[in-house]
Amino acid sequence: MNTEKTYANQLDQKDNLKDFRKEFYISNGTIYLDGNSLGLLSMRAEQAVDDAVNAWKKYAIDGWTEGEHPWFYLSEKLGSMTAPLIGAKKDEVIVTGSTTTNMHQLVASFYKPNNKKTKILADELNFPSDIYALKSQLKLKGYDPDEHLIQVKSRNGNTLETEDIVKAMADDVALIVLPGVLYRSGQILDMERLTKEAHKRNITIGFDLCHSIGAIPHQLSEWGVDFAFWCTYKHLNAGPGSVAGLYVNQKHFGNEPGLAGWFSSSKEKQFDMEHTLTPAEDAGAYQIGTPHLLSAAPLLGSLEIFNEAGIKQVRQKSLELTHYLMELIDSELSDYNFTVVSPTDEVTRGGHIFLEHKEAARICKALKADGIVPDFRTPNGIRLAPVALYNTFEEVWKTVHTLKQIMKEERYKRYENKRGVIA
Ligand SMILES: Cc1ncc(COP(=O)(O)O)c(C=O)c1O
Ligand SMILES: Nc1ccccc1C(=O)C[C@H](N)C(=O)O
Repeated sequence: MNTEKTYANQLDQKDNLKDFRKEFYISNGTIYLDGNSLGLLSMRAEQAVDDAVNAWKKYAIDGWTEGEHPWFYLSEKLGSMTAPLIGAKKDEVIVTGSTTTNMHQLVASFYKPNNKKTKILADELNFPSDIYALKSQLKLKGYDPDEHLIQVKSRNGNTLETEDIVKAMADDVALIVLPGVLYRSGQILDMERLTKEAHKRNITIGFDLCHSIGAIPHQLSEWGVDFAFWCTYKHLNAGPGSVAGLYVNQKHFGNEPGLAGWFSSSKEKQFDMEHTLTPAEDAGAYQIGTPHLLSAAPLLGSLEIFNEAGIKQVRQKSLELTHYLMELIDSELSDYNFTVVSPTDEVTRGGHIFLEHKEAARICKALKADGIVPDFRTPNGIRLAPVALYNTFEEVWKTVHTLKQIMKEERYKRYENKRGVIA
């Protein structure tokens, strides 16, 4: 491979998404590779927040129905703008809640244990919040999580085998919840095949798309996935605590949500103030209360960027960035005991790379001191996400070369090999 910096510069010149980088706030002298934890602020997202504040200033209560983006319809509007990113119909998507609360809502709605089927199938590599939520939902229904939550094991500690998941789809499984992309290794699960296999066995299936939305294309409607949920602060760049999203396949429309509130109502009926809920006829039924407008507003700007860039082009560049990163790691860092545990193929490699090293915590600190922002995941992982909309090939080149210097000069030894509060 060509390891010269000039090669990175050539790749940047050919990059047809390169103009989007100018729209993001990138701190001087830093290389930000943590967009899979918190994406960067764009000028359009910032403008959308300003506009939302101004609408409040100008319209007060009338902002619900007036102005450019009336608040009463904003969750639905943002849902339709999100739909192309996940291959869903517009009314199958709603922007609401947070990842974990949406998951609670969907499990409360779709987990319907009966005499024969009582178990929930998940995996042992998922993000803790999902597992906590599943255990608490089981307890609410009177089941012991130790018996009723099945977590598919990983053979190597980093990835999952489709066959192992399919094998675990036993007759007593009522519901399956899995990540679309694993938060550590970045492996993409075969959502299409898993959905097909689950449905053959009469099992409902949903996916956590936190690490896949905005990084890879999806075809949820075509695959027949029952439900999905995600956050918007990672690849979607909507800011810390931004409002999340959920998808419900249209075949489930017309059902009552497990956790109801007045924003579950059909829009026409909501202000009739009846004590009998008439749920919305679409994914809107899975909303609960008043939307967090100021935390939803940035999505207006950031989704506009995605709709201009196109998720296929984003994926293409992301694959090129991660490929380049892995090749450089291979050729430049072979003396330093790093292991790339992310899949290397284009079918199952997501938007970030997970590097293991026994000194990972302090290597991350040394990188940060040099202006490079990765994140550390305990006990020994360095996550690197070169993001298509704002990272460059030159930044990838500089990252690997800085890492090489840090290892060669043993500069990581200046730090304690212990994580900070978050990373
Ligand atoms: C896969 C996954 N699920 C759930 C969460 C938790 O989401 P939230 O804290 O937004 O509810 C995260 C990240 O925080 C995540 O990466
Ligand atoms: N929501 C957060 C709040 C604070 C700090 C990090 C997060 C993350 O999102 C972490 C991410 N889910 C991860 O895959 O590690």
